[in-house]
Formats: sequence, C-alpha cells, structure tokens
Amino acid sequence: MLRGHDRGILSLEAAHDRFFEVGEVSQDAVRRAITESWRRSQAYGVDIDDLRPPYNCDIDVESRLLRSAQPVLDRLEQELSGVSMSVILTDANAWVIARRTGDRLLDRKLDRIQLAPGFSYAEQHVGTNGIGSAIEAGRAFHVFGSEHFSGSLRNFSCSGAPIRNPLTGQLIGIIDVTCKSPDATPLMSALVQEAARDIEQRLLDLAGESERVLLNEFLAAHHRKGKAIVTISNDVVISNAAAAQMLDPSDHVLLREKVAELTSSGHDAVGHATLNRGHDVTLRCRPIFFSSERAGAVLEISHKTDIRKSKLQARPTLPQLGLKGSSPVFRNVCSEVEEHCWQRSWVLITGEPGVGKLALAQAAHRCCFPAARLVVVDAVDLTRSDGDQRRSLGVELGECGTLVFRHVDRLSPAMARELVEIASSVKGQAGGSWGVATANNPGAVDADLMRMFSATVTVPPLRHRADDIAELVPELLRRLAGRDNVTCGAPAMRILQRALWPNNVTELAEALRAALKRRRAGEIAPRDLPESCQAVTHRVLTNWEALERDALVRALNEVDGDKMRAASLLGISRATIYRKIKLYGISA
Ligand SMILES: Nc1ncnc2c1ncn2[C@@H]1O[C@H](COP(=O)(O)OP(=O)(O)OP(=O)(O)O)[C@@H](O)[C@H]1O
Repeated sequence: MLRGHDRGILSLEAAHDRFFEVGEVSQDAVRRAITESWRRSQAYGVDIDDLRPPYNCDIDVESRLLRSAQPVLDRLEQELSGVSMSVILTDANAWVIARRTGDRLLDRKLDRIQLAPGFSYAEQHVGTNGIGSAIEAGRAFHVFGSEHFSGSLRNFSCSGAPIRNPLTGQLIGIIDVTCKSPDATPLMSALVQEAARDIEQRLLDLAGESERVLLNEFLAAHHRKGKAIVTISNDVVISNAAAAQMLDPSDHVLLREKVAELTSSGHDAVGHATLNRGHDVTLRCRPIFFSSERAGAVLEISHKTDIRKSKLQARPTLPQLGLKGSSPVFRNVCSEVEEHCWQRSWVLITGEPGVGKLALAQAAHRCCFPAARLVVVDAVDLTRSDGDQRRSLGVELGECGTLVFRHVDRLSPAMARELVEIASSVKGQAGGSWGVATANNPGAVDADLMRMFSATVTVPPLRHRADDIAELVPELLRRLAGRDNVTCGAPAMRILQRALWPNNVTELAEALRAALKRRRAGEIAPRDLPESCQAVTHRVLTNWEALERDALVRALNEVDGDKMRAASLLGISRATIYRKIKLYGISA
C-alpha cells in the first residue's frame, strides 16, 4: 500500500506529465510558485531530458561576496558534517562560486549534474531549481524532488535564499543547500535563510570599513589639492563642490567604467573622458585598496587645455604613423600615451603579450619628437650585458629623445636596482628624455623601478577591440607580403574578429603569415586560416582537446561546413559533432 508521502510524489509526477502533455496543472497537486517556474522554464526552452548548464571559467573567486561568505560556509560545513547535504554559493546570475560537501558520494552525484563551481544553475538553463528559481522569485525557494523541471534533478531537493547587498538591497547571490530527496527536511529553508542573513551582516561590516577608508582618502585628497576631486566605489560617489559642478549623475557610470579601466594595473594612471555635458576632461586616478582588494579610487578631474589640444591636432596622428586601430578604447590609449610623450612624463605601458606596447611608444615618439633618437633596451639583453656595457648605456641613453625599457617585469631584483640607477641619472639630466617601460605583468615590476614612472597606461587586448582587426589585417598583410595583391575576404575577416588572440597582434600576424603560405594572391578564405583561429573557447584547451578541435575544423573545411558529412568523415555521431562544435566554439 502507498504511504501518503509516496502518493504525493506520484500525483506530482502525474501533474508534471500532464503539464507537458496538455500544458495544464492541477493546483491541488502542485504549488503555485512551482507552476509559475515550470511555465518560465518552458518559455526559456529548457530541455527536460538534457541537463546542460553552461560553464564559465572566469567566475570571480576573489569577490567580496565569497570573502564575506567564507566563514559562514565553514560553519555550515562543520555543522553538516556527517549529513549528506551540500552547501552552494552562487552569484546573482546563478554561477556557482563555491560548493562544500561533507559526503563524497553526494559530491560525485552533484558533479554528475554539474552543480559545481563555474556552472550556472539559472532557471533559463536548467529550469526550476532552488538557486535559479530563488533568483527569479527574489525570495527563498524550496524545490522538492519531482517539482524540478528537468528529469535529471528529480532525485534531489534544494533550498536557496537570496543574499542582498545590505546597502542597496540589490540581490548579489544565493546560498543553497542541496541533498538527495529522501534526506530533505523542512529545516533546509530556515538554514539557508539564516545563513543568508549572516553573510549580509558580514558584507555590512566590510562595507562599513571600506567606506570609512574611502572617506579618509577623499578628505586627504581634498585638503591637498583644492581641485575637482571625486572618490568613487561601486556603491558610493563622494565629490567636492568643484567636481559636483562638473558632473551630472549620469557621469557616474562613465567614471566607474574609467576607474575600472585605469586601476586595472593596480597603479596610478591618467586617462581621458568626455563628460555628459560635452567637456573633455583628464582623469588622474589613484586606486584605493581595502584588505588587499580594490575598493575604489580617488579621481582628480581637470579640463583638457585647448592650447595643448591644438598643438596635438597639428601633429600627425598615430594612425598616420602606421599604428592601426580606431576603436574608442584604443584611441583613448593612444591619446594618453601621446600626452605623456608630449609632457615627457615617464610612463609604464602594460598589456598582454604582443598587444602593441612597443609599437605605441614608437609611434608616440615619431609623432612628438620625430628628429630625436629612440633607444629600445630589452630587460633580457640588459641582464646579459656586463658592467661596462651598462655604464656606456647610461651615457647613450642620456643623449636620446626617448628610451624604452622593454619587459621590465622580467628583471631580477638586482638588475632592477641597476636599471633604477641608470634611469635616475638619465631622468635627472637637463632637457630630459621621455622614458617608457613596457610590461606584460605590472604586478611583477620592482617597486622602486615602478616609482620612476608617474603613470600606467594599459593597452586593451585585441579581443576587446575586434573592430581594430579590420584595420590591422590589411596593414599586416601589406607588411608581411610586401605587396597589395592579397586581401582578406569577409568570411575570413569575421573569423579573425571572433578569435581570442591570447598573443594579440603578434599572433594575428602569425596567423596571416600562415594564411599567406596557402594563398599567394587573391582573397584569403576561412580555409586558408590556421585551424586554431576557427574556434573560440574561453578556456585553455588541453593538448588533446586542441588536437581534436583542429581535426574537427579540418574535416568541416574539407566538406564546406557540412556537419553530417564531417561527422561521417570522422566516424562520429551527429549528436557528438554538434556537441563538439559548440564545446570548441567552432564557427562552422
Ligand atoms: N596598432 C597597431 N598597428 C599596427 N601594428 C601593430 C599595432 N599593434 C601592434 N602592432 C605590431 O604587432 C607586433 C607586436 O607589437 P609590439 O612588439 O609593440 O607588442 P608588445 O606588446 O610590445 O609585445 P611584447 O608583449 O612581446 O612586449 C609588432 O610587429 C607591431 O608593429
């Protein structure tokens, strides 16, 4: 005979089936909140038989949310030891940030349903569940076994509660407890709600302290400067009267974006922006740290002077000097470097490998001091040189217009000290050279050497300015082929604009060099490009995965993108080729 509990499950399952057959649900069998969630899941097109949460390897594991939640997760893990339950923390978009489970067996089961860090349990991807549905409903949400939309989740029960920013009330994450259905208890809901309150309290404690830090920084900057000063964080903007006169509330979003860009290196930086009322301003930005996390920045805002502007306009622009790229982010970087060059203000140019740091310094030099000498010193060569060579280098540098120290992040501490000495003597000379250093990893630059440079400018990676690729490709083809008889066709260009380019312009040039070996005249087509360009994945592939991806791309190229024929060429099923194309982001 069936017990009442089992009868309940059966009627719920019948209601679930009926919902899919005729789209109707008996309100007696299914809670209203669950019916609403099923409808949303259906509207999102969630597949009940195929659970496939998306994965993102870029989740922020350093976030303030995780730091605040850490002690609460530790406590819950202890409390639940010996109990077959898992505690899960997600961000506001249901991306799992942390999972704590005391029971190995449950851990494995959760891995199987990909309820694991990096995966999203948003309703739109996996249907009704304690995490995604709590986000949709904006309140605590419990989902018992067959109340789940997806078939793969029906053996589980979960309870999620929203965590809100205590200052703004905005939902910033979910704390959830998940277990196998037979282990579920009504206490789960109370447990997660209490945990959410604890995390919010810790967020409040942290926020209180970081805001005090911001205020102190503002007061110090305000006293010192008597200029337009703003202290800004994600939640707070503190401005003095001069800044308040310049800024509209809508400028705050722009300033936050500029601060994020300018403080990405962790050092002082100078940038430019056009405010809502049309004023072009220079932003001097100093990051503020709180418990080793960036809490905000102090901005000194000044109008760009017209005299300098007119002088800058009289000179050739960097694109006229062979530097390609007219995306707004790249143009901003160019004008910042140009301005530093013009003022002979020493600057550290950072950015990913091959992004064009040296090219930028060279173009700025040609632009501002075309008649002067430019000397480039590579840190690696400096390390290999002897004492005499380094002394004569000091003299040589003293006589040049611009000196560029490349790859200063690769210097040993002893070598960095020597470079500081050489650079200080050059910097102290009358007339003054313009000094530039380049580094891929600003965090590895010696602190004393860093102090030689008054600002840091970061060149954005190529994948963040895909429009520039259309301008770079003809220029690189011309340089590589030494003639204009090879162009890049629109389909190949689209592929180049979608690729990730971890080694940026250097890698783009290599890809074009490879394409030129296959196509000596006419238009470059997708099949001329190296296989690695024809796929976009947001994670580093293992060697085996890279081989598999290249084989897939080759097969697809061979059969003009016909997936069925490519699958039969490779001896794999139709479903597998679709899955792999998606997995490797292949533009088929
Ligand atoms: N905007 C650009 N326009 C034209 N060519 C560019 C541009 N950016 C980079 N290049 C070219 O790409 C190649 C790599 O650039 P560069 O050497 O300046 O990069 P980098 O960031 O200094 O490299 P590394 O990280 O190795 O120090 C060079 O041949 C350079 O001329």
